[in-house]
Amino acid sequence: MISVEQAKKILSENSEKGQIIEKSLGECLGLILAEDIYSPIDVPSFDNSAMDGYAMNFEETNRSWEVSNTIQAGDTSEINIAPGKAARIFTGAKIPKGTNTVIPQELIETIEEGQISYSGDKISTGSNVRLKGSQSKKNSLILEKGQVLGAGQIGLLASVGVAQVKVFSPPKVGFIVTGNELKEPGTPLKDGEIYNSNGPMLEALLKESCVRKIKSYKAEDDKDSLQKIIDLALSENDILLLSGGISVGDYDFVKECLNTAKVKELFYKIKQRPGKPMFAGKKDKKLILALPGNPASVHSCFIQYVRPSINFWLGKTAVWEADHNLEISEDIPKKTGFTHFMKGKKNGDKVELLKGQQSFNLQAFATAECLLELPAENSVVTAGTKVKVYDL
Ligand SMILES: Nc1nc2c(c(=O)[nH]1)N[C@H]1C(S)=C(S)[C@@H](COP(=O)(O)OP(=O)(O)OC[C@H]3O[C@@H](n4cnc5c(N)ncnc54)[C@H](O)[C@@H]3O)O[C@H]1N2
Ligand code: MOO
Repeated sequence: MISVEQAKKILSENSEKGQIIEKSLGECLGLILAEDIYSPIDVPSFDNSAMDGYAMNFEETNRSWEVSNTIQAGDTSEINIAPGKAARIFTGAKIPKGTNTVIPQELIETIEEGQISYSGDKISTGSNVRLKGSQSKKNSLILEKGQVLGAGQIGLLASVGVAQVKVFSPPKVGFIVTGNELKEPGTPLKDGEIYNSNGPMLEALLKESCVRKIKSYKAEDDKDSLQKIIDLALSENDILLLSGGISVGDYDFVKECLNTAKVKELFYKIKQRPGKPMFAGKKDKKLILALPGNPASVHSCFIQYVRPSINFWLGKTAVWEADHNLEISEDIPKKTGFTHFMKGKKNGDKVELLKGQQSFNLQAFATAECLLELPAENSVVTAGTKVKVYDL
């Protein structure tokens, strides 16, 4: 049995990176940029009004103007405003030639018969004009390679007119849930049967990890049919996950079938709880991770091993590191020699343990915010000790 650190090292040495491909903005959420992006245009690409109001040359000493034009957002015509004149203008509309300032309509003092005036002190030359290039200058670097594309970055790219960017293509991931006892939610249960919670949970975890091409398979605890499904799933995916059937029971065939499928073992069994009998293997460039069937094992092993492997594939950095180092708020007894991953909740700069940590118990998942890592060597981790914390 190897340690958590050894398992992560082996996986980090065997992780693959996705291919660089062009994707449209709508497909980029959560993906990593594989190129630097320079703005192809100035944004704004023309001086425009920040307010609904009136545009004029504010250098003119007489603070009264005749309104000669109306300019709407989207109006592309070249308009020239003569001295002593102003234009009615709306937010986002192009500032006409001959003007340099916009006075919001609520600050205008008199508006009658096409004549406006202003004598206040809130406005100065240039007020309420968004200058060309003030967001992004043409050819300037706006996003760097390695950037995670969230809503803000996608909005910025759209604003400069970029429709497609190079990103690391996410992997195709398949998962096989195994077990005769499994029934799908929504169908009645007989005594001895349980609902398949690992399947929907894995699918959700994969979606949270930006994987979009997901295939799910289901296998009975029967060697021949499991073998067929493993062979098919291996041919259809870049990463294959399995749930259950990896321990030492008479009906645990996953390891044997993976062996028959010529999957090379990277490790089997980690000194951890939950998830001790986890298996990792490779076939060519495909990564195979068999997660012990208890729901807590599936969840914890996903956060510790599957998510970082996917993140590395996506081009993220520091994927094997914990998100925080936080003090625990109480003494936590544990089994020496095993790293424990436990569900917790952040409370200010401390982290609290949740009740219901048993490996079959899913209730605590619903309130958990993070996993705490309790070191293998301790028999108790005392209150105030800083531990590694992984966000869920
Ligand atoms: N004699 C020993 N028995 C066990 C050991 C051991 O070392 N010696 N290890 C235990 C540990 S630790 C774990 S973890 C489990 C892992 O077993 P498997 O990976 O073979 O998983 P299964 O036996 O198929 O299932 C375990 C448990 O999880 C439930 N399960 C399975 N699939 C699902 C699903 N899709 N949704 C919800 N729940 C699921 C299943 O009904 C079992 O209760 O082995 C221990 N045994
Ligand atoms: O390794 Mo297991 O502790 O029952 O999840």
